[in-house]
Amino acid sequence: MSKKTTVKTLNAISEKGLSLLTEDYQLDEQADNPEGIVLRSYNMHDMTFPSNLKAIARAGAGVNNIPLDRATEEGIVVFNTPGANANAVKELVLTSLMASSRQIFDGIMWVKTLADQGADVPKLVEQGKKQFVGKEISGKTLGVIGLGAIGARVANDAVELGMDVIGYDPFISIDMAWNLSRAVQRVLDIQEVFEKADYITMHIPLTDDTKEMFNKDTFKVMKDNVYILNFSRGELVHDDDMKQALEDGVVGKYITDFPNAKTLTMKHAIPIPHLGASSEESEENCAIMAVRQLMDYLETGNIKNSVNFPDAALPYRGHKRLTAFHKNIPNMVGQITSVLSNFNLNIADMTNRSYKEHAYTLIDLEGDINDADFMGLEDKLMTIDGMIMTRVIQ
Ligand SMILES: NC(=O)C1=CN([C@@H]2O[C@H](COP(=O)(O)OP(=O)(O)OC[C@H]3O[C@@H](n4cnc5c(N)ncnc54)[C@H](O)[C@@H]3O)[C@@H](O)[C@H]2O)C=CC1
Ligand SMILES: O=C(O)C(=O)COP(=O)(O)O
Repeated sequence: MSKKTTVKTLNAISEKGLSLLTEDYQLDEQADNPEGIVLRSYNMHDMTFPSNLKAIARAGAGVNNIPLDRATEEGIVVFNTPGANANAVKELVLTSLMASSRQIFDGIMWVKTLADQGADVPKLVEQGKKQFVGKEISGKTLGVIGLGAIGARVANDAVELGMDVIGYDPFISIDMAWNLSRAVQRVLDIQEVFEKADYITMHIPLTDDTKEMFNKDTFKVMKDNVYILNFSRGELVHDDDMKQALEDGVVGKYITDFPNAKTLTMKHAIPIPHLGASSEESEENCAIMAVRQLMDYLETGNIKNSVNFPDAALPYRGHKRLTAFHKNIPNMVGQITSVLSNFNLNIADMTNRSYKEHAYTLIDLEGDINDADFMGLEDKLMTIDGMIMTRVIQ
């Protein structure tokens, strides 16, 4: 790379990750036209993508804060960091599960109200503690919805804590299925989770399909006094229905990592200020993974852990490389190679991978090639019907 590549951050990103950027990069929080963006939960939906932007790296799991369709249409790769914050979230889920079950949060709030009682505090504590008799989780049923990086860890550890665990995930990956404890009972119908669980924890992405999947119809099926843990996204729950279910005692407690004006005033809601991924270790893991993936793409065109492009890689041997992102339709590769042969360029290696309606082609070009050999190449490739983005890496 001759000129420095600009990377902009939209949230505070761990220095452990940012320090991986070499001298070929400049980190500029004020940059108007960066090639790469690294962010956490910053909402990008109202943002116009800068014209130079090639890649967005989400240091974390959820990508509902990024307009994925628009990024795809503009040929911008979006990465996330699968699993990098899963242990942090799992630990907070289990902490909250046990602490809420033992009425710890309510107990702490109450005991603080005794601050002006002087020498009577110990006596008042002993008298008042009967209000906060909790339940042990051992022997109870935990329903886990979504058995991905977080859900599978929660399920496995809950088994170790003596819980009966039922899990629901119709799209579970083979890796996650292998990692799941055999004691976790997988069910094919989510209703079974709703009917049987004493505690339900959700670990699924927010999508059009999952939005408000916790609502009055689903609460109706649940056991009375069920505890619901939401460390995924606030919009998975219909707030007004939750408020009613808490008031009616259908839901005993709602532990949410995504408070809003409504949840903050709900009786028996336990709001946590989105701390699931906020551990030093998780912030470092996510930042390191995000920055590595971003640099690899900007420098070599190789893609790992994208949520809108296919994974694709060719070992980078210093050849001049062409990358192309295009519609996944017949004869794209044929048309690309035909343009290359018109430019007298010979292919050393190539790969073409598809993901849904799009495909990505990486081509290494053979021989001693000058900049002049590329003149007009990208413009010509962009005239191919269905071509979205091309890039020459030299
Ligand atoms: N509170 C926090 O700070 C954090 C929150 N999250 C949230 O948790 C979610 C899950 O994170 P990971 O486990 O890392 O993601 P993941 O991608 O490893 O797992 C998600 C799982 O949900 C499953 N799934 C999708 N739709 C489903 C449905 N309708 N019913 C049941 N299962 C379904 C998928 O098959 C997948 O196995 C993220 O999308 C994000 O919204 C993630 C990290 C931190
Ligand atoms: O990774 C996720 O999906 C999270 O919700 C974590 O968000 P954060 O990086 O803590 O703003």
